This record gives sequence, C-alpha cells and structure tokens, in this order.
Amino acid sequence: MLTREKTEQILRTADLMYSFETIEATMQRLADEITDKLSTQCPLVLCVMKGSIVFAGHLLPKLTFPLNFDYVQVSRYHNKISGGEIDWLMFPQDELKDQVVLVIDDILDEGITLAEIRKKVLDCGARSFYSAVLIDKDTGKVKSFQADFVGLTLPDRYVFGFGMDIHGAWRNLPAIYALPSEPGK
Ligand SMILES: O=P(O)(O)OC[C@H]1O[C@H](OP(=O)(O)OP(=O)(O)O)[C@H](O)[C@@H]1O
Ligand SMILES: Nc1nc2[nH]cnc2c(=O)[nH]1
Repeated sequence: MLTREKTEQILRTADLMYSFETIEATMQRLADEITDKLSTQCPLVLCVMKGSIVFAGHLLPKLTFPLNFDYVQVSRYHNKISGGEIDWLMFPQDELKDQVVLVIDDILDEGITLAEIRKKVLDCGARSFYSAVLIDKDTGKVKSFQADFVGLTLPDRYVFGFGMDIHGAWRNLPAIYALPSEPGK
C-alpha cells in the first residue's frame, strides 16, 4: 500500500483528463443510449468490481426501467499498472441462463478482461451480451473486444479516479486523472 505522502504526490503530478461535470454529462448520454436499446428487455446488469463501483453508482439511477443487478469481481492488474492473468473472485454463473446481460466496466484497455467475461457469460447460457464502458483507451492496437456503449476515450496513459485505482489508491476521486506521459510516448 502507498504511503499517504506518496499518494498525495501522485495526484499533484497527475494531469486532469476529465472533470466530474464532463463525466456526469456523459453518464446521461450513455443512459439514454442504453435505454433506447434495452429498456424493454429487463436486462441483468453486472458491474465489474472493483473499478466500476463509482460508474455503476452514477449510471444505475439514470436507467429508469426494470432491470436486475449483480456483480462480477475480477482482477487482471492486481493494483499494478500493467495487466497479467485474470483472477476470478466472484462470478454469478447460476443467474445467467436465458438472460439479456449488460456488463458495465470502468475501462476498456487491452480488452482482455471484457473478452473473457463475455465468453464466460455466454458459456453460462445468457441469451445476449451487451457492454458499457466509461472509458475506451486508445491503445493504437486492434482489440479483441469492442463495447456496445462507450462513454469517453483517452490516450494510452495509465488513468485513475472515478473508481479506477493507482496502486490501490484514489478510486474515490470524482474526476479522472492520468499519470504523467512517459517520454517518447
Ligand atoms: O481491458 P483490460 O486491459 O483487460 O483492462 C480492463 C480492466 O482493468 C481494470 O480492472 P483491474 O484488473 O485493475 O481490477 P479492479 O477493477 O479491481 O481495479 C478495469 O476495471 C477493467 O476491468
Ligand atoms: N486504474 C486503471 N486500471 C486500468 N486497467 C486497465 N487500464 C487501466 C488504467 O489506465 N487505469
């Protein structure tokens, strides 16, 4: 875990990428798009913990149609800034058969996490699979996964805030920040 001093220093040297106001406006647009597509289908909404907790908390009250809610918990970054193997910590497999599933995740980076979740959800008998991400990172590479609903895009920098962590910290920030760009990137 980072010390308090190091945690504060990270924020001081970070760049603000999106303010709370921009994120809130984006949330309404996403909710409208999801409503257009899914409002008659009583979807099962799955929040991908931990990073999506803030996204889910803001988006769900804007989805004013019948739905069910549960969560998946996976970790691929393990509080580090590059990804590895996926750890499956919670997966509600008994609930998925015949469901229209909407997975909501904070960030689509390499796309590995959501591709694996989609495979598992469909393998468990879901009728259809949709995904909504707050951030789609422009990695400059072809991804194995495209989201149905995308909030905002960001360049290929490690970001934190609004649910996303930096070494486990700063998920509580109301805006999205990026670590300083690496020279040459
Ligand atoms: O597209 P990918 O490159 O696979 O990365 C995206 C995933 O990375 C983060 O999760 P993380 O593993 O950091 O767990 P966390 O949600 O607990 O922070 C984020 O919440 C996404 O689920
Ligand atoms: N917090 C955070 N998690 C991620 N998972 C994949 N990319 C990122 C990122 O830029 N920030």
